[in-house]
Amino acid sequence: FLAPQVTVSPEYDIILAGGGAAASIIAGSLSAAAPSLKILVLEGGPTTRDKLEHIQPARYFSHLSPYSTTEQFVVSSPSDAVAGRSIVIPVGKCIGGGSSVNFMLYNRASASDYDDWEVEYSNPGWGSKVLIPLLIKAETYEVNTPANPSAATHGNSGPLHVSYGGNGILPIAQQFLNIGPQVEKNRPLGPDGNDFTNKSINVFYRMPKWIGGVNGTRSDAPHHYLYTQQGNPNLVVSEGSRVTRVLFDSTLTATGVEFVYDKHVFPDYDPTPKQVTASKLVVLAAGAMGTPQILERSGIGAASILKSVGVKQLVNLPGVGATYNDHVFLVSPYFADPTTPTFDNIFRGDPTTWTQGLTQWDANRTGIIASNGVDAAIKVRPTTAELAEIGPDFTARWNSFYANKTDKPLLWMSALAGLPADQTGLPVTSWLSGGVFLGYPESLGSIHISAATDVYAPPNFNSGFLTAQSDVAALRWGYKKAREIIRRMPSFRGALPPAHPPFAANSTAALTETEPVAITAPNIVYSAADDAAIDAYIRAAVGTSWHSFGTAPMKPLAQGGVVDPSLNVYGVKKLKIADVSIGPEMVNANTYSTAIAIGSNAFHIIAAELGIKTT
Ligand SMILES: Cc1cc2nc3c(=O)[nH]c(=O)nc-3n(C[C@H](O)[C@H](O)[C@H](O)COP(=O)(O)OP(=O)(O)OC[C@H]3O[C@@H](n4cnc5c(N)ncnc54)[C@H](O)[C@@H]3O)c2cc1C
Repeated sequence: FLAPQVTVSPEYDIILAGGGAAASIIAGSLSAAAPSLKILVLEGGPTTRDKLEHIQPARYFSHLSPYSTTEQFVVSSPSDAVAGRSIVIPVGKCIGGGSSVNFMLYNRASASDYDDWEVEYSNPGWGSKVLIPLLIKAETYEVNTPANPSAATHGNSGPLHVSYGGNGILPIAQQFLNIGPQVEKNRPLGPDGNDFTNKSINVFYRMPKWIGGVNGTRSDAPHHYLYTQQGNPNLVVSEGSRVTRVLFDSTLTATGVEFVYDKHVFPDYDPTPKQVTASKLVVLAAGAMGTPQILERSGIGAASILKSVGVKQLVNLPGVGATYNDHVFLVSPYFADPTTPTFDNIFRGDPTTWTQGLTQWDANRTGIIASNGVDAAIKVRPTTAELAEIGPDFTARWNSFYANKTDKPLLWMSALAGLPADQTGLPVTSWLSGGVFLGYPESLGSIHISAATDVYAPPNFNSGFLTAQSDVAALRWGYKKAREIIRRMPSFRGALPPAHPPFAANSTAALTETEPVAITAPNIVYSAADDAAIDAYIRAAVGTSWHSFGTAPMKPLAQGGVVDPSLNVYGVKKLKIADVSIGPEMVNANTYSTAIAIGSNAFHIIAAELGIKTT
């Protein structure tokens, strides 16, 4: 066997299992605040340091390749709710986790999302009053210029830079911002879709990105929190190191972890499990897919699950892996005028576009390489009249969840400048896609281990997608809304029929238009048969939003909780969880921002317990 590149000592003060978004913030911040603290980060995937595929924003799509070495693909069991399909969910598997491979869409939750965590799930210290200042502190908002001084909820000096990217605004996004407010008369253009207030809802807004405006690079967590501390010999980051389980003594105090060198990252390393001790704390930060699996392999979980795979139970926590959340995403492709510049040449790997783009990026860090191609969006909350359009399948969900919280949008909607998919077999042209994801799907899934010790065994994963009819009703309405705006955009040239509902030829909803209609054209009227066709289409077409969440929730034990507000796992000592698996309820936005909030708050909680001063 080859010797490992990084020497892992027998003992550390703190061990983090997983080196993703939240873990990078926690380890880097602790190292900066207390350089003598001995910290070990065990990350299952490879390093990302200074690698162009992580730094250059436009390369994000490459990580989704089936041959990816930086993402892992978790495959669900087939479900009738999604037309018998298995849903494939990619998750980051590299230092930085999702933050180093994600699409860099900058979206923030609503204040009430975090206030619900605090009040409804009894988690003092996790409301918006605590988390918003941490998010402000984490960012430098380059959109916050003298010309746009109102952005008071944004930061000016944090490590993570946010900008519109270096490529200006693509015409399709500009058309969405122009036409949208004319079609949706009660929804104007707004300065900011992310200020944590009601003012962010029901306004068309230009999309910021987790991309530095000056340096044109991805604002991932490791390059801005972790690698900056690696001059400190007390901080050890071991790549390709998969944690199998947490080790406990007879008092159920966590004493360390067991790990193996990942056979994909280091095929030549000794594959036998290694053990390493943590004198102060073990922190699980393996993400919403990884953390519940480590807990279950460690004997923490539901009795029936552990018994089925032959793991001896240490603590009965039925909430482990029981509430998988994701924002279900519907992407509906339309033809665009072939002369419209889009992101398609990047998605297709067009050599000329890439060569020109890379030359520009090398010269001044601008251009298409410094962008993700997603430049405009809206978070839509329906009016009373629109609730009638959505129909009775959604009424109970609205009344119980949304009605009294006016900052909660139903869905996020965008006209994407391109078709972010494998385009093999499709015409080489410009595409325009309606993109809609639900803010708070009612449907939940689950994830559990299928083997006692084998970290490579695929988990038993049920996505839960569309098991609640309320979600189908909401997406049906979202599909119609997006179509009404898109069919009026100057670049619109008709729908791609196989990727839309099979409306009857004599239906008013039939996909016959090939040119934009007038702004004043009447809206399409859908029959009951059309609605049924849309529902069937949605079930056959939805996919992940890449926002796995909430699989080890921070809730009271009696409500299926796994950790308390100090992030301690119930029933054991010296074991915390700090990643998006702790979310007790979904937030309406892309989840990197919430991972940052969790990582930042976890750092303060851990530092306070260890007597480390923070600013
Ligand atoms: C393809 C994709 C696109 C996305 N796009 C966006 C976007 O545009 N905007 C946005 O806001 N959010 C986006 N997200 C979501 C966001 O990146 C995640 O929510 C965020 O990274 C979660 O942070 P985390 O710390 O909880 O977990 P992660 O960042 O996922 O980190 C978990 C880490 O733990 C490691 N791990 C797992 N199991 C083990 C084990 N047993 N031992 C050791 N290590 C282990 C994993 O390899 C991973 O690196 C996207 C995510 C993906 C995957």
